[in-house]
Amino acid sequence: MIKMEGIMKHFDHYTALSDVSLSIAKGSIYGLIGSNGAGKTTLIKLLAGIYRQDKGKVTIIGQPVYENVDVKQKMFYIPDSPVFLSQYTISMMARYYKSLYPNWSDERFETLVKSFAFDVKKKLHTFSKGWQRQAAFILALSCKPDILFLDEPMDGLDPVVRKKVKNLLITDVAEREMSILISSHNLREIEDICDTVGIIHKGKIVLQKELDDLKSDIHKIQIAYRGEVPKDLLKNLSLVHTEKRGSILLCIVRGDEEDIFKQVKKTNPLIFDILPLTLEEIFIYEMGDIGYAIENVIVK
Ligand SMILES: Nc1ncnc2c1ncn2[C@@H]1O[C@H](COP(=O)(O)OP(=O)(O)OP(=O)(O)O)[C@@H](O)[C@H]1O
Repeated sequence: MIKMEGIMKHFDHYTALSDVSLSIAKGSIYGLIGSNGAGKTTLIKLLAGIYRQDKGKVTIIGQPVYENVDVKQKMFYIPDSPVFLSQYTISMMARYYKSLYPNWSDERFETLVKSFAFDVKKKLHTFSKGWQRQAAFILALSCKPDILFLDEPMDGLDPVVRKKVKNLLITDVAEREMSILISSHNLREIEDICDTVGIIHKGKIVLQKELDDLKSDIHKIQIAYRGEVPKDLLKNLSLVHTEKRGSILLCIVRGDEEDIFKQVKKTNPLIFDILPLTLEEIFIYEMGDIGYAIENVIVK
């Protein structure tokens, strides 16, 4: 559905993106995580056909994006600071988008305006940043795009509105199989809605995983024995990290949960628990494996 292959993007002598490849399936939500200046906006602008790449291929529904009106009518991009025509109200912007997007829905627009209790008579530039962002969401979702690009969309939204926006996005993905790329500098902010996460650092994608795969492949266990920890156990487990906390041994282990359970049970532990790992913890270990310290990559 959405594809980038071997993308390079330079600004003069500065390399903003280097050999970036990614693909996003129909009905999927891809979270692009990276710190300030990592290259998120540049990547999104290439996908949205605003920038042209220096090398590589960007395709959406099999077609190149740059200067392709057909493809652009199927996508909507909300930049990190939404821009509106300064004298326009949301109703005037709605008329404008209706003329551009064949899937525009008046009914959806009315419903969303009511649901956000949005003042349709007030000029958009007089709204606060958070309200302007809500206006952008109302307009974007009324266009009923197949693809939505969101650059740091939760900035400036209060927790109630964030939840509402996330629910609306998930509904559109479930009902219409819309595909979304959402960027953020904060993994925690978007982890609950993404099915795939890519981490970008200094213009390179350093890790890209489906969350289900990630979660099923790595586990945290705590074990305690009456005496010494059996040496066999440590040999048989694929250990990523171990830590002794008093008499408890805390291990991060790769592999199938059932196999790990069987291996540990064979050694008759006194205490044995498999504990959930947060997504952030998983990323810390995954990034450690490939030689990156996550603190250098993700701002919390
Ligand atoms: N038009 C431009 N001209 C020159 N350099 C640019 C331009 N746009 C981006 N850059 C540079 O490319 C790098 C990546 O910028 P980009 O805006 O894509 O990062 P980002 O991850 O979106 O950052 P932030 O989280 O701060 O918005 C930065 O070093 C930036 O200074």
